[in-house]
Amino acid sequence: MSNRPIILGIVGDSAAGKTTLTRGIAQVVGPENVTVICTDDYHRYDRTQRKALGVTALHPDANYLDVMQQHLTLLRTGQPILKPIYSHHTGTFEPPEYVKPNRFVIVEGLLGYSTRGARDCYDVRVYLAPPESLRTQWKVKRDTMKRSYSEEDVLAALRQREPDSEAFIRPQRKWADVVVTFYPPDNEETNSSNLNVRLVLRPTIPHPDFTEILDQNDRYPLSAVRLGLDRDMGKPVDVLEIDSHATLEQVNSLEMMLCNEFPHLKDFCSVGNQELGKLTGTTGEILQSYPLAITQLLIAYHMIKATKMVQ
Ligand SMILES: Nc1ncnc2c1ncn2[C@@H]1O[C@H](COP(=O)(O)OP(=O)(O)O)[C@@H](O)[C@H]1O
Ligand SMILES: O=C(COP(=O)(O)O)[C@H](O)[C@H](O)COP(=O)(O)O
Repeated sequence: MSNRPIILGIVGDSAAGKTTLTRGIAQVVGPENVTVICTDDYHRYDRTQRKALGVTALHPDANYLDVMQQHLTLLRTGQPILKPIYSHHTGTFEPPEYVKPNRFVIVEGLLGYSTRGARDCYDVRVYLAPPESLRTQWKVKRDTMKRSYSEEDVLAALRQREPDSEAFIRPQRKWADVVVTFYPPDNEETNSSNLNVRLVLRPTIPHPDFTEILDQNDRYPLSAVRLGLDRDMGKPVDVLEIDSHATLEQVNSLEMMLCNEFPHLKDFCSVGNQELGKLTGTTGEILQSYPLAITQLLIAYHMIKATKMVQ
């Protein structure tokens, strides 16, 4: 196949924001062009079996990672798979579904980077790393509202899972091209739309040219958009930070740096795209976040760039 599908990985712990970011990126590149695979479908045991065995869904042995890897290999070459389905509603498995990959495949889940063979399947690898306090808040909210758990159940599950999070989930950060951390500004109460973002950009893929920001940083060191050098897991990285109070002008100029390289991406820039950075708040209200909009655009940039490399 000359135009094989582009595979984007979005990995992170439970309630780190994988589904939210996946939906946002699909919106940017067009949902009709995207196939979403959630690797929770490769759980080896159902909820009752896990409880009886005393294992968590985060342990590699509690998942068919070999089958997940086979399926990623097939999708990468444009071939269909017969994918299992795990229902978070019932905690059991449903009949498998036939899935044919679209132009873009987003693979989101807990253990997507845990084997070498799986890691080699992605064109772009993202890891979501919100502070644990924010993830706890998100998990409690999501699991009590959408998955019928009580707050005590969720907090107990987080405690039970912590050793596996430490051993198997968080170490996968090192395989990501981009590490995304949404975090609340100091001394401000967290709400869905006021989060800052810190984007760790590893030199494993070529990032857009942000040198203009470096020049601006010299003049305005406290700017709401900053680019700097740092180390992540011991390795040198670039870090792009966008504060929630960034102005429309700052965000537009950042978008132009991204969108100018690909005429195709211009259609998605927020000047003409009201969907970018949209979020549903706690009471169902629609909010817009600039840090989220830039994160979605940066990842869409990498997906579109990858299509140019496989042509
Ligand atoms: N970028 C974000 N900004 C604000 N809230 C978010 C963001 N990402 C996730 N959330 C909140 O966290 C909850 C869990 O996110 P979700 O995307 O379902 O996580 P995951 O798919 O990793 O389990 C969501 O229901 C939402 O309330
Ligand atoms: O941690 C997750 C992954 O989902 P997500 O990343 O969306 O939180 C789920 O808890 C497991 O799939 C187990 O499911 P259950 O809670 O049904 O036992």
